[in-house]
Amino acid sequence: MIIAELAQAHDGSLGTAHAYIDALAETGVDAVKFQTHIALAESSVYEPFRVKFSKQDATRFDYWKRMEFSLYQWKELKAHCDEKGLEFISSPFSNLAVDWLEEIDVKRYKIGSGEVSNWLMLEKIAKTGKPIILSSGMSSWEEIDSTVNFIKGYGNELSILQCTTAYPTRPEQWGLNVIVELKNRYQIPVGFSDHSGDIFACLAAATLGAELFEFHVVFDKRQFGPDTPASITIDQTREMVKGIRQIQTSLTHPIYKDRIESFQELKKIFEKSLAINRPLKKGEILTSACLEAKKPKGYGIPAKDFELVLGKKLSRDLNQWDFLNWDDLEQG
Ligand SMILES: C=C(OP(=O)(O)O)C(=O)O
Repeated sequence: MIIAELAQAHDGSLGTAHAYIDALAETGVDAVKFQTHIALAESSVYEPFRVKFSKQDATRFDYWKRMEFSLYQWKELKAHCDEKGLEFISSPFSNLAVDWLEEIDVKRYKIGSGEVSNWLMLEKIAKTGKPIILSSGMSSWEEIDSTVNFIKGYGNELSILQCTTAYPTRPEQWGLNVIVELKNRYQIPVGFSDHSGDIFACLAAATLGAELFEFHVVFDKRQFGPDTPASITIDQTREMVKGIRQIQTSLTHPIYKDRIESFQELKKIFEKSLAINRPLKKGEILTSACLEAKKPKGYGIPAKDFELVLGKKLSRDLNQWDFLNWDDLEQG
């Protein structure tokens, strides 16, 4: 499942949010993801800024307020995704947001890294019985274990994402090793929530068997917004989706090196036969300095057997570039 995360890339503009849906529908992603922020329900004027990026928003609370859409607007965004054949996903940050997302009938829930310990909200989500994707950005194994067990207690379908909460993440922060550890530890589908700002981390995660991919998208890397440095563009999205799908096709079609029957005809073209690289007279002794290997296979002694002819005498004269066969050699 490939999820394009818009988060606040719309900067509070409903029109821009709709424009993203249209643009992402052309990229091959499975889902478009939003964040449903309701400032009064999830935050307070005491919340500090992660990055003070805007003079317009005096507080982080003011910023969240500016990022809000109404329930009606969320319904329209969901309808637009439905129309484009994209799943609408939105992570809630309050119980009220869960109520809204239930009202617009979302198919599944994504839990952002900051909500892993918000069991009040997790219980409400778990009780919907819907599938849950849990992120793990700032959590220890102990914290993830307890939240996974908490959700498992309700029986929801659960998948988990490796995520490092940094914007953007440097390669040494991607934590690709965790993908394999999560798989072994929980035996549930594992994915990668990417903040690298480029296409490589998700592609690498795909090779390690990640099954879900979430990454931030912006129209332009010069765009205003706290997540912009951690985001990729629409064109990069298209390219990355192609790469992820190809890697997954490859991983589901293993090649067995002991089953090479289909290459027999090609081997005849590519493999080589021994030849000599200068005119030689009957009786001359062969050394590797007078040998060459030429295409195709089957016109002389296989190149692989060159050691068997070293030190042997020629039974007749040969011209430069003639293939070398067993009857060109004196017996014994
Ligand atoms: C913050 C979120 O996710 P993550 O922690 O995976 O970046 C989110 O989904 O809203």
